[in-house]
Amino acid sequence: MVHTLGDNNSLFNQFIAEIRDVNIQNDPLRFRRNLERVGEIFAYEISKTFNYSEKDVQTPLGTAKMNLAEDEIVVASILRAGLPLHNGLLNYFDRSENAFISAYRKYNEKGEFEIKFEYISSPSIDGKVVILADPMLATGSSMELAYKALFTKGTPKHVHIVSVIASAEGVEFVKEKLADENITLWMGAIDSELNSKSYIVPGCGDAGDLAFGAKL
Ligand SMILES: O=P(O)(O)OC[C@H]1O[C@H](OP(=O)(O)OP(=O)(O)O)[C@H](O)[C@@H]1O
Ligand SMILES: O=c1cc[nH]c(=O)[nH]1
Ligand SMILES: [Mg+2]
Repeated sequence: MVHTLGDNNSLFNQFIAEIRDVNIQNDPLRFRRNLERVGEIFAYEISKTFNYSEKDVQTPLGTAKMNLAEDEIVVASILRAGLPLHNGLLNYFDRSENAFISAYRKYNEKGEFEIKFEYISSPSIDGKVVILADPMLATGSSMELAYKALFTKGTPKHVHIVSVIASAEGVEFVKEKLADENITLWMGAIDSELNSKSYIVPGCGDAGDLAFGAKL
C-alpha cells in the first residue's frame, strides 16, 4: 500500500514546500529541521497502524485506562541524508531501537554512478516493526539495497518505507522489487520526472548536500 501524505491539505505541505524552495533550503539548519518535522508527522501517522492494548496508568487522583502501542520499533535510515528524518521519527518513537545503513551514489568521470554499500549497524529486527527512512526515493536502488541489507538482521513483522520526495519511477521500482514483501510505503510527495542524472524533478535537489554540505 502507498500513502502519500501530501495529497491531503495540511501543515505537512508547508514543510515540504520549504524543503523544495530554493530560497529557503539554502539555510541548512532550517532544511534539517524541516526534514525532522516531516519525520515527526510520519511517525504519528504510522503509529496508527500499530497494535494497541489497554493499560492502567496511575494518576495522582485515580487510574486511567489507556490504549498504548505494543510493537517493538526499529527506526532505520540510509546515510547521510536520512539522518534528520531519522531524528524526527526518533523524537516520537523515543524508545525505539535504531539501525543505520550506508548507501551512496559513487560517480565516475562520465557522470555515471553505482550505489555503494559499505556499512550496516542494526539490532536484531526479528518480529519487530521496521521503519526504513530516506528523504529521497529517486531510482529506488538505494532503498532496495538497504532493505536487503536489513534482512541479514532477521525477519521483521512489517516494514514501513518512508520517503519525503519520491519519483513515480522509484515508487514503481520498489513496488516491483519488493512485491512479495510485507511493506507499506509512506511518501510525502510523488514527482513525475527523473532527469538524465537520476535526480527527481522538481524534487528538491541533493538532500544530503543541502543538509550537510557538498562532499568530495
Ligand atoms: O533512489 P536512488 O536513485 O538510489 O537515490 C536516492 C539516494 O540518493 C541520495 O543519497 P546520496 O547518494 O546522494 O548520498 P548522501 O545522502 O550522502 O547525499 C538520497 O539520500 C538517497 O539515499
Ligand atoms: O533528486 C535526488 C536524487 C537523489 N538524491 C537526492 O538527494 N536528490
Ligand atoms: Mg546526496
